[in-house]
Parts: sequence; C-alpha cells; structure tokens
Amino acid sequence: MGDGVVMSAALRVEAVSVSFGGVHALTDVSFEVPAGQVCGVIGPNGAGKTTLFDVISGLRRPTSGSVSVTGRESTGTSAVRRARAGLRRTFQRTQVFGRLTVADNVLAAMEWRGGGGGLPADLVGWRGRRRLERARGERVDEVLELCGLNGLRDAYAAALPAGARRLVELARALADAPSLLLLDEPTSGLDADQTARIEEVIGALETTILLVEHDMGFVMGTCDRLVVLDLGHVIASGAPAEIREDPVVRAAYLG
Ligand SMILES: Nc1ncnc2c1ncn2[C@@H]1O[C@H](COP(=O)(O)OP(=O)(O)OP(=O)(O)O)[C@@H](O)[C@H]1O
Repeated sequence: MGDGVVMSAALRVEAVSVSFGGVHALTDVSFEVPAGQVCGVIGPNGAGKTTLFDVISGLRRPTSGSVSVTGRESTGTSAVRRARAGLRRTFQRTQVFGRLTVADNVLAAMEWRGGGGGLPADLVGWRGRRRLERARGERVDEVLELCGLNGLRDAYAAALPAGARRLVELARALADAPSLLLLDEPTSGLDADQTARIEEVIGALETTILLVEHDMGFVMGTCDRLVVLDLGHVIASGAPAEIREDPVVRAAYLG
C-alpha cells in the first residue's frame, strides 16, 4: 500500500486458532485483505486452508480469535447472516442445481431476496415485480457472458462436464454482486481455455477475493498478495514475487 492511502480491510482474520481434539488445524492465523484485492491462500494438503474458509464463511466457529467481514465483527454470526452481508463461496466439490438450466442456476442465486409485493404481486403482475424480473434477467445475461457460458444457458447443469459446472458455480456466486468472494480451487477440473477465462473474470472484478488454489501459475498471475499456510501456521505473506523468493516458503512448500 503506502503512499498514505488508507484502504479498508474487507476481510480481517485475527489470531484465529481451530483445534479438532488434539489436531491444531489453525494456530494463531492473522491477515487482512484490503477491499478490492485478490488474496491467495496456498499451502500443502492438510495446511488448514479449508478450515480457514469454514471459519471465514461462518460454517465453523474458531476455538479462539476473531473474523471481521466488510468491517463488521463476524466471529459469532451465522453463515446465513454473512451471506446476507454479501459473502459468497464456491467449493472444492462444485455445488450447482443439477436439475436447473445454467441460466436458472444463476437466476436462483438472486431469488432469495424474493420478488417484492407478496402474493398480490404474484396474482396481478405488479409493475414493480416485472421491472425486478427484467433487471434480474439482464443480470443473468451479463454474468453468463462474463463467464463464457452463453452457449450453455439452456443446458441442464447436471449434464455439464466438471469444468463447465465450476464456471456455473462461479456465475452463481457473482450474480448478486458479492462484497467478499471465497473461491476454493477455482481452476480444478478446468481446461486451459476455461482457466484463462477465470483469470480474466477475476481480473475484471472489483470484488475482494480470497482464493485457495494449487495451480501456482494461476496464483502468481491473479493474486495481489499471498498467505502461505503450513501445518496451520502462517509461514509467510506478501506479494507473489516476494513469496516466490522466500527461503522459508521454498523449503516448506515450493521445493
Ligand atoms: N472435522 C475435522 N475433524 C478432525 N480433524 C480435521 C477436521 N477437519 C480438518 N481436520 C484436520 O485439520 C487439518 C487441516 O485440514 P484442512 O482440510 O483445513 O486442510 P487443507 O489445507 O484444506 O487440506 P487440502 O488441501 O487437503 O484440502 C488436517 O490435519 C485435517 O486432518
């Protein structure tokens, strides 16, 4: 940062520890992601990456420490509440509605807000409702275009190959303009074109993103900064170029 510019942290993780009985999955993990930045979390299997995502998204309460999402202390709040505040997450194993088309998958990601106007609006085709439906339809088109899914909009998600399903999951996560996006292995199962597309999408977004990814080329190309976990500890954090040269990281992880 520097230059006297004060950026607000969209995500702050402070001294977070998580133990499963005798297993210390995370120990005293602290880092911040300034608004609009892309931060990568890297580390070998079992380093604690999924546990960290679970703590940030509210699926798991830390044994100690705190998490604040978009400036709000969130440690004790539910995953639903964090989702309402604009946190979205994709999973290592993609989660899409197989029996819906690609377009309806994206639409469904916005429908939780309801249509407004209640039952009367359902019955009379209220103008406000029609306007809202049109705006959502336009947003579906935008997001499908952004994710390169236009050609698949009427395909059922269950019939898609893994790579395309991952793009659908990303499109769903983007539909509602998230304030914080957690991406768990976004390029897993993707071919080179799809990976390039994801890189492009991430580059085009202004959303704050935290991502876990094993593809180091992708991580180095998309992330503003990296946090390196090893056996539940942060062993380094900084710009990708610094991390690549860090002797501790090289010894522990990059080899
Ligand atoms: N529910 C659980 N009960 C007991 N131990 C757990 C549980 N979840 C995770 N662990 C342990 O916590 C440690 C961190 O696991 P975690 O899944 O967070 O790592 P990871 O970095 O996401 O690994 P991977 O890259 O393989 O997904 C591991 O030692 C794991 O075995």
